[in-house]
Formats: sequence, C-alpha cells, structure tokens
Amino acid sequence: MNLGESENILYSTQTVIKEALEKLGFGDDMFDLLKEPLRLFKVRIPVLMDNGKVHVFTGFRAQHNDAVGPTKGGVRFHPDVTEDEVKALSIWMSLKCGITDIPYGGGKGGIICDPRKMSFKELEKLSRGYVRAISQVVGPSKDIPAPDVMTNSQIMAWMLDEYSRIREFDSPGFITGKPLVLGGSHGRETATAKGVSIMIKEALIKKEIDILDAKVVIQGFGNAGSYLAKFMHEAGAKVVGISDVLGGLYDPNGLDIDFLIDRRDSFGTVTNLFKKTISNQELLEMDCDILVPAAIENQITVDNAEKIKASILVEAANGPTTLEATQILSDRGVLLIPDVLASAGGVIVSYFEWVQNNQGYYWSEEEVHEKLEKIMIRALNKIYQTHQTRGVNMRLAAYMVGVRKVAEAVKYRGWI
Ligand SMILES: NC(=O)C1=CN([C@@H]2O[C@H](COP(=O)(O)OP(=O)(O)OC[C@H]3O[C@@H](n4cnc5c(N)ncnc54)[C@H](O)[C@@H]3O)[C@@H](O)[C@H]2O)C=CC1
Ligand SMILES: O=C(O)CCC(=O)C(=O)O
Repeated sequence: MNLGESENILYSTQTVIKEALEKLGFGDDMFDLLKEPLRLFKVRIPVLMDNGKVHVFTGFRAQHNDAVGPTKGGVRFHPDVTEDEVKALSIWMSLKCGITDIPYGGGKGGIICDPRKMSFKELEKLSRGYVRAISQVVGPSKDIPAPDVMTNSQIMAWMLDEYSRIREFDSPGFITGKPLVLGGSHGRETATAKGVSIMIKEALIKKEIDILDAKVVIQGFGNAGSYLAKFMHEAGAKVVGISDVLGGLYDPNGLDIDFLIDRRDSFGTVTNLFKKTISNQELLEMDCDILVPAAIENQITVDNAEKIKASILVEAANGPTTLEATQILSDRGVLLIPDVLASAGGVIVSYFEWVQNNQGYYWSEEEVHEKLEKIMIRALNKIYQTHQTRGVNMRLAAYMVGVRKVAEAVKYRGWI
C-alpha cells in the first residue's frame, strides 16, 4: 500500500458517507451522527483454557444506527479485530440494509482471538462468555448477531443457547445463521455466495460475456468463497483461481472445484495440500474476466489496481478495495459491484430467518432463493441507475442508495 493511501477502513467509509450525504443534500449534522456508531461496547471475556490458565479475551459490539429498526450484523473471530474495524463493519451493515430495503440498522461484533489455535471447548466457552457480556444490549428486537469470518452455525447455536438460558425462554430470533434444527433458514449458509453469484450473472449480462466463456478468480475459500466457486462451476463458468490465507492455486484450464471443496478444512484452508502455489497478491493479478475478493480488507490498492486483468470485480468480502483503487478501476472501465451490495445476500437471508422465527412458519429453499434474487436484482438496478444518472462510481452510488434510508428515518424521528 502506498504512503497516504486510506488503509483505515473507518476513515475510508466516513469519506464516502460524507460525499454521499452531500450529494443527497443532507447537512453536516447528519454526517456527524452517521460517521460513528451510536453505541460501541467493549467487553472483557475470561475463559478457562484447556491448559488450566485463564485467558481474558477482548470483544466488541457496535450498533451503528437503529432509526430504521433493530441493529443487525455478524460477529467475527479473528486475531486482527480492532475497534475501528468493527465500527466500519457496523456502518456497512446499515448501508447493506438500506440498499436492500430490509427493516434493520447496522450492527457488528468481533472478538480478538484465533479460533484456529483453540479447542472446541474453548470456543464454546468464549462464545457463551461473549453473549453473557453483551446480553443486556442485544435481543430479537434490539440487536441480532449472525456469523462472519471464522464463526459458523455451531457458534451461533452456543450463543443462542446461552442467551435463552439467561432470558429463561427459547429465543430463536435473537441470532441468525443457526443450524436448521434450531430454527435456522434454508439457504442461509450459502446465502452470501448465492447473492454474489446473482450479481455476477447480472454483471456478465451488462458486459455481454457468456457465462460459459467466463473465467473466475476467487480470493478466499471459506463460507463465501468456496460456495461461490461451487455455484460458478455449476453454472458453467471456469474457476481458474482460488486462494486461502496460505496462498493461491491457478490453472487456466479450470480447477477441480469438487475436490477442493471436499478437502478444505472448516476454516477454508486447502492450498496446504499442494506443492505448487502462488501468492495471494499474484492471484489477484492473474488472467480472468471476473475477480472476487472473498477474504479480508485492503487487498486491492494503488499497488495492484492497474494490474488487475478482470473486467468485472465483485466484492464478496467487506472492504477489499481501497478508495484510491476504486477510482483507478472505475476510470479503467472495470464494472465494480461494491461490497455493500455484493455481499448483502447473507443479511437478506438472515432477515428471512428472523421473519420465519417470528412467525413460526418455515419456507422452502426455493422460496428463499426466489425472494433473495428479487431483492438483489432490484438493489443492483437502483444502484446502477444512480451510477449512470448521477455520474458517480458504483461505490458512491451504493452509499447514496444505502445511506438515504437511514438519514430519512433519522429525520422522521426528529433526531436531526
Ligand atoms: N459469512 C457471511 O455470511 C458473510 C461474509 N462476508 C464477508 O466475506 C469475507 C469472507 O467471510 P467468510 O467466507 O465468512 O469467512 P471464512 O472465515 O469462512 O473464510 C475466510 C477465507 O479467507 C481466507 N483468508 C483469511 N485471511 C486471508 C488473507 N490474509 N489472504 C487471503 N485469504 C485469507 C481464509 O483462509 C478462508 O479461506 C469477509 O470479508 C466477510 O466479512 C460478508 C457478508 C456475509
Ligand atoms: O447475516 C447477517 O445478519 C450479517 C452478515 C454480515 O455480518 C455481513 O453482511 O457482513
């Protein structure tokens, strides 16, 4: 990353929020409110580790804005979690919910930890401890957690169980991304990837590329990346590159996706099984039509934006492209489907899960997919139209669509 490039994702987000609010005609007071979460909780979670010693973990929960409805967003377990990251992620959740027109505000949580180095028992204690620490400020009509990086349906189940014990009643609507038998929704596990695949198909139409001729590179082979590889492969595209935290694989003739999915571990690691790998940075610059960052932040920067070969960039990860790189790609005519739109499939199906929990009536997978597709395409069309009519790049267009709903709700409530 170049000196001066905005690698702080909170600062970058605030920069685009400010621009979006200005373009929509809202004043500085609105920016002042929306640039930070309304509430940020920092908690300390003591866990008795398997070695008999207590380790005290630090966790966060940010509630960006609840003018539209209860706050909603995932919980990430990762050694690099920071307060600023959780804040930015909660703002992005507000934007995702605004863009897709679902009745939530944005929230997000994180715990500084490395689940790859923890036992099942330790992870259970940590998950339960986190819920005990935040139980007063979350709930089915307050703030609803979900999975994110290195958290999954098992962790959601432990969190649900702990919350239900504290409240003394079963409360499935407290959390989404649960196992099916505990009130989870069909299609939630694959929802983020499904949403991304819907966006890719629409982007291919706009670029007049036949999916059967399309070459795809995906960075990250976890929940989002591996299911996306499966969907793209099934749709007839050639998945030529994938990667995980350890490195990447590239084959211009297409990779054996079924084999890779079969062999990946629960953290989305598979390249350790191969002798010939490339680096993640090399992967991003390989020849392809569609590039999908589906891992972590700040992967596409001024250092590599000029070298990206793809004509379509679909951001499954949150915050993979810096603002400077966004402008370079936009100037080069790359069609960028920004994170706050492309990765919204997860929260949309989480919303469906919560609706199903509230009504006690459950939908089929087909019903979920049909509704998901409708919302994603409607959101894309709105943003694409804003991009064209207002002459702004796709990221700014998405922010304008997303922040408008939050700002209007704030105005109606008389907060500003
Ligand atoms: N799981 C969900 O429902 C949603 C996830 N997202 C976003 O998608 C991205 C991926 O999330 P998940 O697939 O859930 O996480 P995951 O934990 O299941 O998988 C992450 C993948 O990225 C790889 N990775 C980690 N660090 C890396 C690095 N430095 N370089 C390259 N690869 C690296 C891991 O090896 C793994 O393959 C994140 O940005 C997350 O916020 C967005 C919306 C919803
Ligand atoms: O499913 C959800 O509620 C939130 C998913 C999430 O954390 C995200 O979209 O970044």
